[in-house]
Amino acid sequence: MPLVAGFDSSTQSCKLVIRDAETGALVRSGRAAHPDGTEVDPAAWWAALEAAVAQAGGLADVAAVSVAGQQHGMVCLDASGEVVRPALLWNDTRSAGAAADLIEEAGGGEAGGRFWADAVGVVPVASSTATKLRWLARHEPANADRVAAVCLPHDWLTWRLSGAPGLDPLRTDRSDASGTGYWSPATGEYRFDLLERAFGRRLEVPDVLGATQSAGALDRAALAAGGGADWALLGPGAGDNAAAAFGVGARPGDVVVSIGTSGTVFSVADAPTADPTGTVAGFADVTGRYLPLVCTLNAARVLDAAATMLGVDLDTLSDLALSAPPGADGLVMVPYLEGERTPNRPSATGSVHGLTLRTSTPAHLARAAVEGMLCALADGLDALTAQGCRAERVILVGGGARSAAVRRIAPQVFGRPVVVPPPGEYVADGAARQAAWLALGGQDAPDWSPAGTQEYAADGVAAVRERYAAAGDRVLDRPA
Ligand SMILES: Nc1ncnc2c1ncn2[C@@H]1O[C@H](COP(=O)(O)OP(=O)(O)O)[C@@H](O)[C@H]1O
Ligand SMILES: O=C(CO)[C@@H](O)[C@H](O)COP(=O)(O)O
Repeated sequence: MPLVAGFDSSTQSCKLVIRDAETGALVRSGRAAHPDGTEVDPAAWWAALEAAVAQAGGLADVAAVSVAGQQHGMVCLDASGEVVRPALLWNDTRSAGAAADLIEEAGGGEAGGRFWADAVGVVPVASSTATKLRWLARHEPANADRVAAVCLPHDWLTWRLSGAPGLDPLRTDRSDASGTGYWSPATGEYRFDLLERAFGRRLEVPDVLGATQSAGALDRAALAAGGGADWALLGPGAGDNAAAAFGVGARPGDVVVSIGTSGTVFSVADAPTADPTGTVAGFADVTGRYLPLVCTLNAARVLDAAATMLGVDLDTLSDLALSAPPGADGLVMVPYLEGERTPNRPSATGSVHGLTLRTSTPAHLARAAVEGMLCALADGLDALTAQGCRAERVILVGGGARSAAVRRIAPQVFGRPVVVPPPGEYVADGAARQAAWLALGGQDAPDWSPAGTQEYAADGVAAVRERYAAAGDRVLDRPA
């Protein structure tokens, strides 16, 4: 019975699951925290991965390993493979000006958006790797001069697991390549002209592997803690959202709403999308299909922040939110705590509207936090369906889905039922399922559909979104 391992190197932590390749049964797991901040030394991801491996009792008995990770983060390597500077993460907004410049240089406004959407399926925003490269070239020329290769968090970890043998064997997959801004899901090829346009010169980039192509072998000596396997295959890995879609077994017609550090709404599609407004990013999925996706910068941490403000834990926050009426008697939270990506407001701050003596209670604030976060995701769901994506089933995953208030309020805000698989690490599961496909071979991936999915239904409450829409634009920017 071969075992396989899947990692989720996400914004806040590294999670590892070790599963039976054939049945998908969970055998062992581990996790370790990542440091806070929007720029992180990749060495910290490696340390967390090693700690997760040690906690899970090592990888000595696994036949294949895949790594999924937070998308877009810019990992720059010099000619000897050393990291040039800490990685800028997907939620680092300093490259917002670079994004605006890249759109302007392509014709500006709708024409600029159309150019990028047609070329690579995405319109530059601060999250995109291409805009981070432009920022580096303009703001840190000495560091930029040293860069020989650029890759993404999951590419770098896969490369380290293979023993980091020089720049040539950097590998990635379609899903993560599609978030760079210089790889086209529609053609399956790099746009080196756009990489050069962003950075000023060409760089080495990872080879883009198909779903069942191996990224080499796990290096026995690569892992100090926990021990390496005698011989294990490395999978191509994936961006975390694509891995979640694969882990939860999403099919065309399903929309997945993931409430992690980021909020994402995405579906598996048979054809690529090209939204010139940039609201829907036209990513690729793990299997050879496509993954149109809307991403917000503010999701589960809105709940963390609300709990901190109220001095309660997350379960109490949930109880409080459920004790207030739908719409919180008109109290609205616009949760742009880290700026926002959708809508594109990188400098915005959050705000609370509708304070009265009646609404000045912990319960109202808790409810407004949950509803505000969900309204932003409901806008994403609308944008996705406007692009022609079907939403026959809405699947709720991510750390935020552990909140009873989120599960029960989501159908009211979305105006449709949601299904919630049992709490789990679906990104790591997607990576493990990819590793199992590699280990077992075959035309199709093994069927690991999660059992015990629950449906939550409620009447939609239109007033919640109407009031949120009225408040949405009235926010302050960060002080200069
Ligand atoms: N019971 C809960 N209620 C609300 N939020 C929760 C709960 N459990 C975990 N979370 C939140 O989920 C987030 C982590 O989710 P996760 O999907 O692992 O994020 P990421 O993959 O981006 O690191 C944290 O911000 C955490 O506070
Ligand atoms: O930028 C995106 C998607 O485009 C984010 O979804 C990141 O991939 C981070 O994911 P989490 O750590 O929140 O899972």
